[in-house]
Amino acid sequence: MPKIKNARIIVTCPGRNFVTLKIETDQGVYGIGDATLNGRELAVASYLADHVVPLLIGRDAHRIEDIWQYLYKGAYWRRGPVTMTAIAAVDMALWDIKGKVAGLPLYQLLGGASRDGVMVYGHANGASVEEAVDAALVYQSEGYRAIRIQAGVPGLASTYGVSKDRYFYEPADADLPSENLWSTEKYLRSVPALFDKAREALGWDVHLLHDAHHRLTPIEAGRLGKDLEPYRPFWLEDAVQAENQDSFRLIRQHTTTPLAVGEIFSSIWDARQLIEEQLIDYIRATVVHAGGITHLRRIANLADLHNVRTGCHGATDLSPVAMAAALHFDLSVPNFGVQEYMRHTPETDTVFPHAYSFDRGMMHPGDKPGLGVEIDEALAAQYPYKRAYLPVNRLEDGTMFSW
Ligand SMILES: O=C(O)[C@@H](O)[C@@H](O)[C@H](O)[C@H](O)CO
Ligand SMILES: [Mg+2]
Repeated sequence: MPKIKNARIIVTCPGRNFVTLKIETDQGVYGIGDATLNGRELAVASYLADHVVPLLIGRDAHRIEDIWQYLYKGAYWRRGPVTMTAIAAVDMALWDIKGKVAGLPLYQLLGGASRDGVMVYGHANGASVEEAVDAALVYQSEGYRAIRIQAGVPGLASTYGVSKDRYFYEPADADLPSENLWSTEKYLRSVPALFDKAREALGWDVHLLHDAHHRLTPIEAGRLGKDLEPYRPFWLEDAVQAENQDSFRLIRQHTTTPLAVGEIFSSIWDARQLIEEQLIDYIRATVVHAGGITHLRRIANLADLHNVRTGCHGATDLSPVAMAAALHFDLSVPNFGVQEYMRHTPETDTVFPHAYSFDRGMMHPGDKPGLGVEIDEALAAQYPYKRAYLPVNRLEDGTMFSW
């Protein structure tokens, strides 16, 4: 059996920061895992280097579950984004090793393919409704079957999800947090018009998604969900901040618009009530922030019992290593819904060569053993860490709010 002889943390910044764990075994086989936590990258790098790596040396790399339990229960201070992102990186790297030793792509170890390909959604956005719809038409022309659509809000200088670039949306844009201003009233007035124009231009054979990014109250979410019902959204994401899982009952009382939540969840406990009471339709937890393949499978299995499907987060701040692992998971999981796919920049793709591919709205992880992704360490070293924070958000009267 392959014993862990070394583990290293590689921090690189090809346009944005990524943290990668590389576990090496005494048989020469190595595996990699994404450990990127946007805006808090060095916290995870230190958690791994200073507190986890010493515990891995000498262990049997095949004992993925035992190592997962050891790092989860053995930490005493359980859960949270830093801990679960670190555990996720170890988990991904160990599944990568297991696939390489078995000579099988990861999805084959997870039960094999449950579908021919993975439906992904792209991010159409624009400063105006017209610009956003034009961007959506480009995605539709490229064969995307699902498109997230976000537009600027009249009267607000900036709005979540609207970037200067059509494809590459990177919110961690400054050495110290940039401050945005927000008005829910102005936002709520603008979204129905966006969907009306989008349906008029794109028709009904494409799924339209929208992200409210944690900013509404439950009754405001009910109002927006109801206003959007005529346009049949695929989902309304992060309608409210999700610490209070009970609050989704109020949204459900007012609208049939499907709800998605969970990209900031780090364990099954953040979603248990939402899933068991069917308060949501899609769970967005990811392989990199929710404990890796091992834990995400548990979340998906619970979701499967309650008619909830997966819709994993896949923004640019999840590295190609996470995207590769997610696509293996997506190809196999029975209750798959959709996978977010925010393209990485060419610089990032060069640092992380990968086997996964995109073709007319569908992706496939490829059939290389393990995850099918590498990190070019020499190239990674040319992009030193550059501190960057996510923005913060205030109401127009200055009150601190959710970004
Ligand atoms: O749904 C999404 O992709 C967003 O919520 C993300 O862009 C999110 O804002 C970033 O991943 C935060 O780092
Ligand atoms: Mg989101």
